[in-house]
Order: sequence, then C-alpha cells, then structure tokens
Amino acid sequence: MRTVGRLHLITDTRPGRDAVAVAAAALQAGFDTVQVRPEDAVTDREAYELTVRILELCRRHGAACLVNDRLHVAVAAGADGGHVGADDLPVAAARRVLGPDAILGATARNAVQARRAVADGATYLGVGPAFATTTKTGLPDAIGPAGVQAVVEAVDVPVVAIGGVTAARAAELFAVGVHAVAVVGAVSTAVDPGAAAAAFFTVVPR
Ligand SMILES: Cc1ncc(COP(=O)(O)OP(=O)(O)O)c(N)n1
Ligand SMILES: Cc1ncsc1CCOP(=O)(O)O
Ligand SMILES: [Mg+2]
Repeated sequence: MRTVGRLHLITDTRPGRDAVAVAAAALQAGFDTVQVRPEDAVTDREAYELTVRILELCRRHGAACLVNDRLHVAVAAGADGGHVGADDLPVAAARRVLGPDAILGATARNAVQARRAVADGATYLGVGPAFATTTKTGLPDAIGPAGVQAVVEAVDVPVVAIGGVTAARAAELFAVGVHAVAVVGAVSTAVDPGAAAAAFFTVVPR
C-alpha cells in the first residue's frame, strides 16, 4: 500500500474551475496526493474521465490519486484508493470494494467516530471541518485545532485535517500532530494556484 501523503489537494469541480490545471500546478509545487471530488452534478462518465487525467498527472509526479465517494470510479480508473463519509458506503463495505491494499480515507469529527472507522478498515481519517469553510455547505461547526488534536490522540492512523485550511493554519494543524492537510479553496481559488500550493510545502514538517 502506498503511504498516505502530507499535502492533499481536493479537486474543485464547481463551474468555472479547471481541476486538471490546478492539480498540475499543485503537484508541481509539491503536493503528493490529489483527491478527485466530483460534485453531485458530475456524471460517472465525467468523473471517470477526470480521474484518468488526474491519475496520469499523479503518476508523473509519483503522487497518490484518490476518488471521493464514487469508489467504483476509483477502481475502474486504477486509482490508489478513495474517501468515504457518512453519506457514502460504510467503511467496512468500502474496504471490500477497494481491496486490502488500497488507501481508504474516512471522515471523522471525534474520537468515537475515528476509532470505529479505523476498526472498520480506514487507512487514514479526514478530520474537520477544522476551520469554517464555504466550499462545502451544511457542515457542522468547525472543531478547531483542539478538536482535530483530540482525534489525533485517539487513533494510531494518519489524520488528515480538512476545512478552511490555509498555509498559515496548516502550521497550527501540524503542530497538534496531524499527518497531513487537505485543501480545496486556498489553492483552487488562488490567482496563482502554484504559488499558493508552494506556500504549503514550506510548512510541512520534515
Ligand atoms: C481528506 C478528506 N476529509 C474529509 C472529506 C469529506 O468527505 P465526505 O464526508 O465524504 O464529504 P464529501 O467530500 O463527500 O462532501 C474528504 N472528501 N476528504
Ligand atoms: C469536502 C470538505 N469536507 C469538510 S470541509 C470540505 C471542504 C474543504 O474545502 P476548503 O479547503 O476550501 O475549506
Ligand atoms: Mg462523501
């Protein structure tokens, strides 16, 4: 199984966004994982074609490619794994779909959810929202670095913090022990996504 990366770009497929160009810039700047996260309006065919393009970029950079929610697309495209949350396949079922060697991320907000996801086969935990975000609507209140730290201290698998993550805030999150951060808006909405991504590379603990 490929190891879990430290800097995860999550694709922004909202209208007007160029997910492939942003992924290329982030990979060039040092991001080591791209999670393809198709909006609900994106068809499976579109999600598959996007994943194939992103996977080719990831392979060129030695990076991991994951697919959010739609694990059949991950398997069909030959991606490195997927990510599931409360509205997706249960973690144990997702593990059966992906097989024992794939990377499987699961969303958790607290220690109880985290331990359950690990017991059911999660490779890493996506924990947040760490800070308030407008990228995804309907989220519960942000849990802050302290809430993320509570999960870090509850499990022995990598924690990937998500939600309102900027380069400055990433330093706070690494300081409480996260393995990685996942980013959408701070890179995808930047005037220069490559420069925005490069700012994260400087805060990853070596
Ligand atoms: C790294 C990471 N953490 C959390 C999420 C959220 O996934 P999920 O709960 O399935 O919500 P949607 O992304 O499907 O809206 C994630 N995608 N990645
Ligand atoms: C998919 C998801 N899950 C929790 S927050 C979030 C979106 C994160 O986007 P941003 O990095 O722009 O806050
Ligand atoms: Mg989901």
